[in-house]
Amino acid sequence: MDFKELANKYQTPLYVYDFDYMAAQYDELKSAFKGRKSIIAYAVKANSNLSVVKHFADMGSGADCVSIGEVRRAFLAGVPSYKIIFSGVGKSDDEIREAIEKDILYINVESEAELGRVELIAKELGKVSRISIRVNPNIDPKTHPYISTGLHDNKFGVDLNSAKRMYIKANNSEHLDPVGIHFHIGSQLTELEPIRESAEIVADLVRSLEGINIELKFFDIGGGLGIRYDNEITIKPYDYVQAILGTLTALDLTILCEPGRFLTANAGYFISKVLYEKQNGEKKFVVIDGAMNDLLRPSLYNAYHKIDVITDSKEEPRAVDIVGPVCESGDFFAKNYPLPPLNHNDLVIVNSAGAYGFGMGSNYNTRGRSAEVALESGEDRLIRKRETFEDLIALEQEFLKA
Ligand SMILES: Cc1ncc(COP(=O)(O)O)c(C=O)c1O
Ligand SMILES: N[C@@H](CCCC[NH3+])C(=O)O
Repeated sequence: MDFKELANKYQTPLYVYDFDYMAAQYDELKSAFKGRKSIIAYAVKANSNLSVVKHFADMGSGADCVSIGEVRRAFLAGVPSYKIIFSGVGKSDDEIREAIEKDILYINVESEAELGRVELIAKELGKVSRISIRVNPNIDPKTHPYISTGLHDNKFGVDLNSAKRMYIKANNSEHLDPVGIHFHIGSQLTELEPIRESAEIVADLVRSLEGINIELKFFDIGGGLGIRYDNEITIKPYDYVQAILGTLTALDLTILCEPGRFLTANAGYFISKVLYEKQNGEKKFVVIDGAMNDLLRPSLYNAYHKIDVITDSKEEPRAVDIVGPVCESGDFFAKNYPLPPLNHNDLVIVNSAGAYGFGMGSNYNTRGRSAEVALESGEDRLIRKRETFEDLIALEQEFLKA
């Protein structure tokens, strides 16, 4: 990848995504499901650029969405309605209505109260809403607490007893059709056992539902497959699928899986330019033109991202903090990172930036978000323009009083 040329052509800060790498990840996971009825529903939140979603849709992927905005993105990108699912603990009435009208595969319901709203809205529309229920198996996923979702302490899903009650209610309703069951215990999972254990708990519930003649079609195992940011030992897709299959004996269900990070993270690079170096006492800083508003993960989770530099400097590395221009001490990409002395306009490349990078960006400090570029079969192309100052003020300007 010629980062220098890309930086010259598109300016910095810049996100670049290797579409061939994304395709290879998708293929690897898909082939692990070979011989089984399965749908990979790409988790749009990981990287919701329309061209990225379309790239997966073109390979046959569905879409896991967490807002009606993401559902609309999935439709625009060509994902068929019967491969779109909609999760989230706080769906509004309008969102539920639109999802039912759009006839997506199912709404993944996360509380008893929500089930009531879905039923009511389906009734108003004179329709039947297909649903799944997100089960919270109360399993520790052994990941960062901010991205753990499968413990009762987390807001996601419902406990087993509530789930069973909700299936019975849905089964007795003229306006609900329970077709699926779902769990997602967290993100950046590097241990298989918590996933297997959760699958077992949820599969047991499916069996007990069969005992009362509630037959489901979809077993949705969520996303969460971890990737290598540093030197983590990650779960192999084949082992992952085998572990799930092991819990499904005698159950004939289509497996749905919702990977986000696994498909996109290591396809992405965030390219930024060195503005200055400075030193406060003993502390050395490299100030770059990208910031926490572009890539929040280090600030929010203290997440590690490997950094490379493109420089002529031949000097020995020393420990520096790599920081951006935003007015927060938390605006950093790495701390005490070994880098050689750098010059103005040298490039700093933040790796593993394809998931939860651009999407978690903001306009804090009135900074326009960076451009996004796809690389595919040796060609580069713009997939999102750099935001201008005019874009940032567009929704306010008309209200400016004279
Ligand atoms: C319901 C659901 N599915 C899928 C994902 C995608 O997760 P990941 O990017 O870790 O694969 C998430 C995010 O954690 C999620 O909340
Ligand atoms: N935003 C998180 C992942 C959250 C997954 C969504 N449930 C991250 O950057 O690692």
